[in-house]
Amino acid sequence: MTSGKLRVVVTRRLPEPVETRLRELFDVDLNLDDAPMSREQLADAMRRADVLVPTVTDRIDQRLLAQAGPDLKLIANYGAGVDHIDVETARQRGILVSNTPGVLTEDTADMTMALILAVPRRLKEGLRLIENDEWAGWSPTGLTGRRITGKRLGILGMGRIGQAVARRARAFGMQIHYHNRRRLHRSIEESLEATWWESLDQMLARMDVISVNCPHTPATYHLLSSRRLKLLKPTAYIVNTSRGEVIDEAALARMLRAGELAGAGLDVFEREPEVNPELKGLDNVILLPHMGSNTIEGRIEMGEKVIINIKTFADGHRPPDLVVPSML
Ligand SMILES: O=CC(=O)O
Repeated sequence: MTSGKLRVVVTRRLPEPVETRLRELFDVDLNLDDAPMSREQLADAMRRADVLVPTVTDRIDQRLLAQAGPDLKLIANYGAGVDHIDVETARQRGILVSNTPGVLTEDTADMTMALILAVPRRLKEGLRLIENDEWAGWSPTGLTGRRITGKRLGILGMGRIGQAVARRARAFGMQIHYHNRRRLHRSIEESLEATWWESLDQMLARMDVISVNCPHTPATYHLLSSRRLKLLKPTAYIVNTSRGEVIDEAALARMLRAGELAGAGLDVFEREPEVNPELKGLDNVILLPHMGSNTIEGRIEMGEKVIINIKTFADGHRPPDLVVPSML
C-alpha cells in the first residue's frame, strides 16, 4: 500500500453521490466511459490498485488475479453476487473480497414479485394490445390469465432475498414452499408459514410457481437441469432474478417453445448480455435486462456499502462484508 490515500480503481460509473464520496475519501480512478473494461484494462487496473471496485460484468478469474500487483489487497465488489470473482484464488493470494449484501434485498424481491404477477396475468400481451391499437374492448374470454392467490410458490434458495419474496407472496395469498440446503430456524419458518422440502425434485413436481433466489456457485450451476425442469407441471411458471447459470437456459427455452411450461419471467441469463434467441418472441415469457436491484436508492446504498468496506479496511479493521469471513 502506498503512503497516503488508498488508490481505488472503479470499473464502471456509479451514481454521482457515490463517485463524489469516493473522490473525497480516496485517490480514485473512475471509469468515466462506463463501458465494461477490456481484459487488458482490468489487468492494468489490478496492477495499479490498492483496492479494485468491480461489478458483475467484470470476470475476475484466476488468470487476471495472477496479474494483480503487490498493492492489491481488497476487491470491494459493487453487488451482492460474487460468482464472477474467483474468491478462492483471491484468498490464496491474500486479497480480501467484500460485497454489498442486504441493501438490495427488498428491491430484488419486489422485482421477483412483479414477475410472479406479470407472467401469469399476461401483462406483456396486454401492454402490446394497447400499444398496437388492437384492443377491441373488454372481453369475458380474451387474455385470461391464471390466479396467483392460493397457488403454491416454491422458492429455491431461502436466504435474505428468498425470505423477502416469501413475505410478499404471503400477502398475495400464495402458499410458501422452499428448498434450501439448510432448513430455516423453526420460528422463521412459522412466521412465513413456509414448508421446507429436503428434496428439490419432490418440491418441483408440486409447485405452481418456482422462484430462483439462490446464488450461483459450483453447487447450484444448472441446479434446474433439463431433467429437473421436466419434473415441473406443464402449468407451472418459473421466475429467475438470481443468476442465469442456475437454470439450464437452453433446456428451459426448448420447453417453453414446446409448450411444456406455462411461462417464465427472467431477469438474468447464462451469457449476459447475450440472451438465448429461443427465449425471445414468446407471449408467455417476460425478459428483463438484469434490473432486479436497480433502484436509485439501492444503487446509492450499494455504493455506501462499498465505501464502508474500503474505509474500514483503510482504517486497519476488518471490512464488515467479507465474502469469506475467515479471510482476516
Ligand atoms: O445482480 C446483482 C448483484 O449481485 O448485486
